Amino acid sequence: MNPSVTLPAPAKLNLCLHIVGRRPDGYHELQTAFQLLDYGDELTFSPRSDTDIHLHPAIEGVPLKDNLIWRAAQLLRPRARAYTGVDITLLKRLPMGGGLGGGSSDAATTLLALNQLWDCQYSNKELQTVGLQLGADVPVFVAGHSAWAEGIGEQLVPIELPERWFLVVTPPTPVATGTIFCHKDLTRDTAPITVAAFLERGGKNDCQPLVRELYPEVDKALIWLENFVSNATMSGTGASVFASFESETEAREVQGKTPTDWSSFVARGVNLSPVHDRLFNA
Ligand SMILES: C[C@](O)(CO)[C@H](O)COP(=O)(O)OP(=O)(O)OC[C@H]1O[C@@H](n2ccc(N)nc2=O)[C@H](O)[C@@H]1O
Ligand SMILES: Nc1ncnc2c1ncn2[C@@H]1O[C@H](COP(=O)(O)OP(=O)(O)OP(=O)(O)O)[C@@H](O)[C@H]1O
Repeated sequence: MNPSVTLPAPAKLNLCLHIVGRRPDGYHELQTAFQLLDYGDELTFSPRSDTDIHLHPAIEGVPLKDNLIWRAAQLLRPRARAYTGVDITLLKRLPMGGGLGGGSSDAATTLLALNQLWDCQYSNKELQTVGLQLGADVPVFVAGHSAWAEGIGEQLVPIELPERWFLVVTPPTPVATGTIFCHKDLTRDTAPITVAAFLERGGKNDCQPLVRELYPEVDKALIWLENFVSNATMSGTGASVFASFESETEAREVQGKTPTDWSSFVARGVNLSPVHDRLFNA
């Protein structure tokens, strides 16, 4: 690793999200297709001459000890064979509580970067297990490939998806994942399907009807997107909604009409994570 390195922390979309059961500990058993995007946050890691870890800027409303980047660093530190202090600078692009996995991806990029910088010698599979302690969405970002996921999202099978363009629109209504998963009206009994069935026929998002009901802005965003496409879907537990397009031009044309109080971006769906491309394919 170079003295200072800047790495992407890509977003994900859940192309479908089926809830097929609930574990005794309350976590839900899912089937989901994770589509990685070539758009996201960015983290810069600069080794220091002392032993401190500094993270900046702070995220408003998130104490340092709860920041997933900080927590990822603390999990790796005891395993370091070549420990050094590090400045971590975060360029936050992904909306928080947006269903795009921003915090999880920040954590995964931190695990991947510090595993190298500190010579922790974790295999990728071991790093996925470490990451799962931070959140159900972390393993897929550590694994680094678009994937079909089962369990709570940690049993991953890499899949090759067509590299389409996506318009992602986020109304300013953060949705707390825990609130949706705890809700009594959530559909929890979708029959499991095979990955082949998903690749042939697609799927649905079991959280979408409930989130539409609880968060009218998400409902509005889906209705708006449905004016242009037939495949508008919510990612994760929202609040982001998305649609796929054959070309960047088509996606940008619709983006140009997005109401100004909603944030949006256009990105390409990728099979290999941009962070893996940088770290392992250079
Ligand atoms: C909705 C998804 O984003 C789809 O990819 C993920 O399942 C959520 O992943 P995440 O944000 O990393 O979630 P975590 O931080 O692990 O969990 C947040 C809360 O969501 C609930 N949760 C999460 C994942 C899961 N399979 N079942 C759950 O019931 C739990 O109540 C948990 O306390
Ligand atoms: N580095 C971080 N970036 C963003 N959020 C963080 C970070 N560290 C901790 N958090 C906390 O995690 C919560 C969820 O953030 P995140 O951006 O991952 O939401 P999300 O996109 O809805 O995630 P998911 O799709 O995994 O449910 C935030 O509201 C915040 O309190």
